Amino acid sequence: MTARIVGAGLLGASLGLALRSLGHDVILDDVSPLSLSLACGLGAGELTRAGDNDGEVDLVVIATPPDVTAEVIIRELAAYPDAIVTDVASVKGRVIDAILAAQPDGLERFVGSHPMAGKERSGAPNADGDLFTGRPWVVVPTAHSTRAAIDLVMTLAVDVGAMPVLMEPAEHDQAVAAVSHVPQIISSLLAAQLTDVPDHQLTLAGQGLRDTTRVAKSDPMLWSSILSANAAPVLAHLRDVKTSLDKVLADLEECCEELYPPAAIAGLAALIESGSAGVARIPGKHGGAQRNYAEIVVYVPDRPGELARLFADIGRGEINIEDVRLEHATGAKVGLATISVEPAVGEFLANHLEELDWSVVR
Ligand SMILES: NC(=O)c1ccc[n+]([C@@H]2O[C@H](COP(=O)([O-])OP(=O)(O)OC[C@H]3O[C@@H](n4cnc5c(N)ncnc54)[C@H](O)[C@@H]3O)[C@@H](O)[C@H]2O)c1
Ligand SMILES: O=C(O)C(=O)C[C@]1(C(=O)O)C=C[C@@H](O)C=C1
Repeated sequence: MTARIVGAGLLGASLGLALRSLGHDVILDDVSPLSLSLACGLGAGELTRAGDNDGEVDLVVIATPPDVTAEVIIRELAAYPDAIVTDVASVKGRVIDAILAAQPDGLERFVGSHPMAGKERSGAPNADGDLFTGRPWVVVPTAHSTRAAIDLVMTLAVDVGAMPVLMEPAEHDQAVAAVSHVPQIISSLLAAQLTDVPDHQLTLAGQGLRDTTRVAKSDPMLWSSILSANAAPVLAHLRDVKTSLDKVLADLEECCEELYPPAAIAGLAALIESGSAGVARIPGKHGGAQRNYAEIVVYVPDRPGELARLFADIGRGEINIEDVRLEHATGAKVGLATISVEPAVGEFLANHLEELDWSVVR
């Protein structure tokens, strides 16, 4: 297959790398000559100008920011009359509405899509050919899309290791408001408060803060485009967050007036409990049920080769590592490795490592 990818940034270049590793031909295009040559240089595809290779393209994938996606789709449907056209924009309703309103020729060859895979860093330098592995890839046909077009986009998702999920535009936009767009806003709000915290207080920051602020490093241009295009569903969710936040404020105000006021304490406990219930509902990494693992925390000296030695020692015990998290204590010559394993082998791993002179946090 020959795929043409318009927008050679994080998503476009990642898809280019994934398709090329499967042996497909990939032609890249981008308004930015620099982004284009960077993505080509990284091996994500070949360089071309729009209009070349007419008739040779089977699939066009638009990976531009949402605000320009509809116009690029309409242009590409006309320029590549034999190709199926899809996009990867994070918002579907507004993009699809704009295309339907324009009624372009070839509408039946268009199917919207959205891989639920990404990073907090944009641009081709952050591209990764394995980005889509195990991730849901939402496929959003219109009433005009042909079966062949839908099938090709589903096959694209499967080929790059993702799991296709068919959805209507409105349901997609509501879902991503809850699982992606509101989390981005909350993370940004949280991290923005840190700009006024004195440096010496920030040195106390631990993993909790890092876990809740990773996506706050995202691209402001891309995210203002995403949030404005999905404003109504995001607003609805954010209003619910505001109601909950107002309740927390009221409970805390009561705690300022009185020591341990029962109703306020119960309110705060209920908040933490409902947060826990929400987390338990997040499916596991590859879309399956969430797995509960035993976590063994080990001190790792800050020296070259220590982590490799730890993994080798765990392997020697024939224990399969399910997940790993690393943390560096500020100013300390030691790190903490949290090793997740099947619950049944947790205690065995802790004992095994202690026998090999590792310090395990009990
Ligand atoms: N970043 C993520 O985590 C993520 C995940 C899933 C989907 N998406 C969606 O993928 C799309 C691309 O996001 P990204 O993170 O790759 O952004 P990016 O900024 O890394 O890449 C976008 C590229 O599009 C190019 N571009 C802009 N306007 C163009 C135009 N009119 N014609 C041709 N090229 C144009 C830019 O020069 C840039 O190289 C967006 O619609 C985004 O909503 C992003
Ligand atoms: O993991 C991240 O860094 C992401 O931001 C990825 C993420 C998400 O929120 O899940 C962000 C936006 C996209 O539309 C899809 C995926």
